[in-house]
Formats: sequence, structure tokens, C-alpha cells
Amino acid sequence: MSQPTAPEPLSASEREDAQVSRLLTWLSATAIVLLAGIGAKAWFAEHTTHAWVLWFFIGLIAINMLAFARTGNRVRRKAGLIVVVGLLFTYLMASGGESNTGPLWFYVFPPLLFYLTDLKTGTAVLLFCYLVAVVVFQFPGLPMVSAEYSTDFKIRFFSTLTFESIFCFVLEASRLKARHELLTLAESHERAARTDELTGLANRRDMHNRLSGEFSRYQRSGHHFSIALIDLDLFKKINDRYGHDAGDQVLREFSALMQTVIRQTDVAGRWGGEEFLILLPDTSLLQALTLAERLRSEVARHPFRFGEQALPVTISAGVCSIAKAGSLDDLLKQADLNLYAAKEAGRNRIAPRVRTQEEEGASPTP
Ligand SMILES: Nc1nc2c(ncn2[C@@H]2O[C@H](COP(=O)(O)OP(=O)(O)OP(=O)(O)O)[C@@H](O)[C@H]2O)c(=O)[nH]1
Repeated sequence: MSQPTAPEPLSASEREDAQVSRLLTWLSATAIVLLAGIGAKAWFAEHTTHAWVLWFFIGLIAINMLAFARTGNRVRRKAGLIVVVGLLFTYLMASGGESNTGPLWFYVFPPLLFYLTDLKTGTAVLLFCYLVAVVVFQFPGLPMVSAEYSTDFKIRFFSTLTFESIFCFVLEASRLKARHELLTLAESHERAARTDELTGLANRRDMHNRLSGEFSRYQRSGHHFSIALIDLDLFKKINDRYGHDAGDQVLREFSALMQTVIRQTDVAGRWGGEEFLILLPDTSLLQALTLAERLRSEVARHPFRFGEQALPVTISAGVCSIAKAGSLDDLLKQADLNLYAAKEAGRNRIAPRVRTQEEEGASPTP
């Protein structure tokens, strides 16, 4: 029976994108309300052209919102909003807005720009806007420029705007740095929580998650999988005779060897102590037994050494396929029973039993 699957959790950057998206919707809606109100005020003050221009900008913002709703393209939406807001502020500077207060709206631009773009783009756009402001202020006779500002106003406007821009730049740069450090830290913690420190393999918790994921996939679409539970034989003796460091080196060397034998889609993990688990997606019991047998013979052949000392290392493994088990617990239990059987039968072997190539060759032909 197919079970409903939980939606994949969003990544940190996807969550941030969604947050910026919500903020932009909120900003656009606020801008529309403000422009409608200020436009109405201008209309009643009989500044009809000014009112119509402001309402025209409502149209541009609404088009930008609709385009995003249709395409979902966040980059275009940000660029569109920056262009519309930039044009609006240029108009307010050139026309003076109500009572020559138009340029004051420009103070909204630096924090918005640095939030919506990266530092380089934000600085470039801001410098371009400065240039436009200088042209508008210095050449009041240009077409479409109807406002004139006093020298005192211009000096104060540019000084305060420069201060604000530098502050915004520095704050945004430190916000980005802190964000980067936090993400890197979170990533390394997350990796550490999934990884076994000694061998670098997936740890038991990660293997449990992967097994659950594979089991859900099996329930959803019937993709079979198998597992091999592996134990290093008489490992205590290696520790006792050659020391704990030698034991650790064997665990690391075995892990590296195992990685070379399995496929890229297989996952090897440390199940605990000297026990390992391999998850083999899309693999039948027979295929899993073949792989386990290959690993067993590779390990038996491999010259494990600690300094000058040759170390005797062999493995036993219990293999099981999901086709032979009703649940994950059952699968692990059966693999464990098979591993126990392999140990009982004398170690350095795989259970359920498969005939090795040497045995095939030695058996009398019928
Ligand atoms: N060096 C080292 N030893 C470990 C580590 N984890 C577990 N061990 C040792 O692995 C040994 C496991 O011993 P046993 O459970 O008796 O099993 P065994 O000696 O492998 O015998 P069989 O499993 O019956 O073949 C113990 O001595 C543990 O101390 C580890 O991270 N490093």
C-alpha cells in the first residue's frame, strides 16, 4: 500500500528566497497604497499631471507583480522593481514632487538596493543614481527637469545620502559575512552529525535515515533493495595484540577498501564498533551476496599492516533483501541472524551461504 510522503524540507537558501519574495510582495503592495494616496492628495491639490504620473507608477509595480505571479522569476522581479523605483525617484527629483520634497524619497533606495542585490551591483546602481542626481541638480534647464534646489539643500542632500550609503554598505557587508559564517558552521555541524569521525563513513543515525528513505521508495514504487551487515572477525584480538591504534587503522583501511568495492549508488556506513552496514539500492539478494562475497575475498587478500606488523583481517557478513522481510526492523533482524550464522559457521564467510569460485571449480562435474 502506498504511503503519503512528507514534503522535502526547504534548504536554507530556498527559505531565504521565499522570505525575500514575501518582503517584496509586501513592499510592492505598500508602495501601491502610498502612491495611490499621495496621487489622490496631488489630484485634490490640482496637481493633476503629478497625480497621473504617480498612478502610472502604480501600473508599473502592478505589472511587475503580475509578471512574477505568472512566471515565478525572482531575478526579473527584483530587477524590475529596482528599475521602477529608480525611475520613480528620478522623476521625483526632477519634478521636485510636492513642495520640492521629492529627493527625500531617495533615502529609501540604498538599504533597498543592498538588500535586493549583491554589494557590487548595489554600489554600481547607486553610483549611477548619484550621477543622475548630479545631472538633475546641476542642469535644471534640461527637458523634464522642473525643480530647482538651493546649493545648501544639494550639499546636505549629497552629504547625508553618502553617509547613509556607506552605512548601508558596511552593514550589509557584515550581514553577508555573518550569514556566510553561520551557513558554513551549520553545514559542518550537519555533516558531523551524519558522519562517523574515525572512518568518514555515514554513521548509524544517517544509515537509519537512508534505510527509512529507501524503504519508503520500496513501498511507493516497489524498488527492491538489500543490505549487508558486516563484522570484522576476532577484532578484539587485533586490539589486544597490536594495540588500539592498530585497531583504528584497520577500521579506516577496511572502510576505504569497502568504498572501492561498492557502487556509487550504494551507501556504506559504520553501524557501530567493528560492525558496518552497506545499503544496496535496486539490488536483489543474489546480487548483494555476490558483492558481499567479493568484498570478503578482497579483505582476505588485502595486506593490512601496522608499521612492520602484518595484521590478520577477515570479515563475516549477513545479507538480506527487503523481498524477504516485512519491515525495516525485520530486515535488520534477519541480516543480524545471518551474520550470527556466518560467525557460527567459522567466520570469514557470508550468510546465507553462496558457493565461492574455488568451490565451484573444485566440485566434481556431474
Ligand atoms: N580500535 C578500535 N576498536 C574498537 C572500536 N570499536 C569497537 N572496538 C573493539 O572491537 C572489539 C569487538 O570485540 P567483540 O565484540 O568481542 O568481537 P570480535 O573480537 O570481533 O569477535 P567476533 O565478532 O566474534 O568475530 C572490542 O574489543 C572493541 O573494543 C574502535 O573504534 N576502535
